[in-house]
Amino acid sequence: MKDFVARWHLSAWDTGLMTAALELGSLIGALTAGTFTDQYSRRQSIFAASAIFCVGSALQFVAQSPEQLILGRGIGGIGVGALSMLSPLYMAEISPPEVRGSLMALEQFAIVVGAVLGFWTGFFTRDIAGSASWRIPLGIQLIPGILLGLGGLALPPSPRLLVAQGRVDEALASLARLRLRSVDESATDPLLQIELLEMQVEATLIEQTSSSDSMRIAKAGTLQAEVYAWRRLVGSKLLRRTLIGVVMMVFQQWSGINALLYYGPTLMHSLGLQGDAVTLMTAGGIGIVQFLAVFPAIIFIDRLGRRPLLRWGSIAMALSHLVIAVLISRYSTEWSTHALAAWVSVGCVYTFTAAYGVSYGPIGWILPSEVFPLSARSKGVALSTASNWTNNFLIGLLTPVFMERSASGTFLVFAAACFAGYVWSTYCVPETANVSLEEIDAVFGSSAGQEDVDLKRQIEVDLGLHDLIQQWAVRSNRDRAD
Ligand SMILES: O[C@H]1[C@H](O)[C@@H](O)[C@H](O)[C@@H](O)[C@H]1O
Repeated sequence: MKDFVARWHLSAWDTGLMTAALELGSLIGALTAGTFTDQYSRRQSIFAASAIFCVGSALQFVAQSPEQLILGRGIGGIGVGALSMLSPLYMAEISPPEVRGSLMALEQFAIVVGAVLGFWTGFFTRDIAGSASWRIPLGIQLIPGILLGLGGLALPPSPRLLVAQGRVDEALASLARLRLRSVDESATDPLLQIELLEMQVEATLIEQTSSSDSMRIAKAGTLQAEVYAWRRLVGSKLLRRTLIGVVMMVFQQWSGINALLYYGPTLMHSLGLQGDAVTLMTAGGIGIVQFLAVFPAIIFIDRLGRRPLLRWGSIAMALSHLVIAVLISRYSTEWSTHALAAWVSVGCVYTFTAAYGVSYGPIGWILPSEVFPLSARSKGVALSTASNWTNNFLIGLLTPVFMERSASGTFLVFAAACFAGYVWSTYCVPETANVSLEEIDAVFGSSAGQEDVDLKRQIEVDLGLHDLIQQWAVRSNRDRAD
């Protein structure tokens, strides 16, 4: 890393640009993917985003100037942003409801594994002579990028998207593959048929309810249709869900996790810890605690539900920040004679991270993908992801400014945000655990009004869903009696 610093003599502006380029690129990538993904398959979109990410990583790897590095980070960021909305979207669409939360928490698992590997790669390569000290960590990014791009092509297509495109046979084949059933079984398996019919009911409902409004007038794929689709997110039917997705990410970021990750070493200094290795190891420890915390999240997210985890997580996070703020304000000028207070603060940083890691970390990626109906899901998730990157950017920009003014005040800001998160998750967030994506409307007391409920029931009858459920219930009662 000494080579990196010595080679380019970066100004504060360059450093800021280098950080911001990735976040700005990600913001653009998330919104662009939200615009295009419904026209292609999720797999094609994941492949394209991975390819863009690889181009950006390659540029960073061979960079000969700060400008090239910044460009590489911007392009790589577009891929990162697109993938950060495509992955939860795809995972929500292929998961069975009863384990959807656990499966989607694997996204957070992948994020923190990546962060931990990235951190420690940088840590261990920092003393290598010459530019290899920074080219190696930048080049290693290509490996997961290539694996994801190629692996993505082998993924089963999203059955929900296929149903929406009217390709029901292909949807059934993909669903069978996802639920580990053979083609023969898929034709007779009642559970598979019910799942498919539920998807068809939702698709038909969307088509029929949109027939009266401007969605039909604007032809799919045109600019007018795009504008309409984005505007729908803030219309009366979807506004509450849009707010849940966007605000979820506001609270995830304002919990302060990235302030700890980006400025961990500086922060540990302000807590009186000395020495490069100690501070780096402590900041690296935050990544490891996040990693360990994903496991209880995977186990409990469907059993306990999203809301209890968010509520208890907020309280533990707010209290941890509060204790740190008090300790800093009392002892920051005399840490050396109050080692215990310093270590309690470090303990609170880890307690915060553990609480975040089982709650706002994974649920931030889960909830936005669950709350939207299929017709608005890709754009809703894209907007929520854009909120993640915007707030991430703001935290990176503002934390040093806050810290310079008052370190304890900075922790108070995060404590207040976590407390607000508690109030929000208690009063505004519906429970989505164990509810199929098609039943989410009911959770929100929508689809606005009795008319749609009646229409939905009629479509269910027309498509034979009620008959199928009845037959299945009779058959399973008979099996049990035998
Ligand atoms: O869920 C992730 C994760 O917790 C990361 O550590 C953090 O850097 C991201 O901003 C967040 O979205």
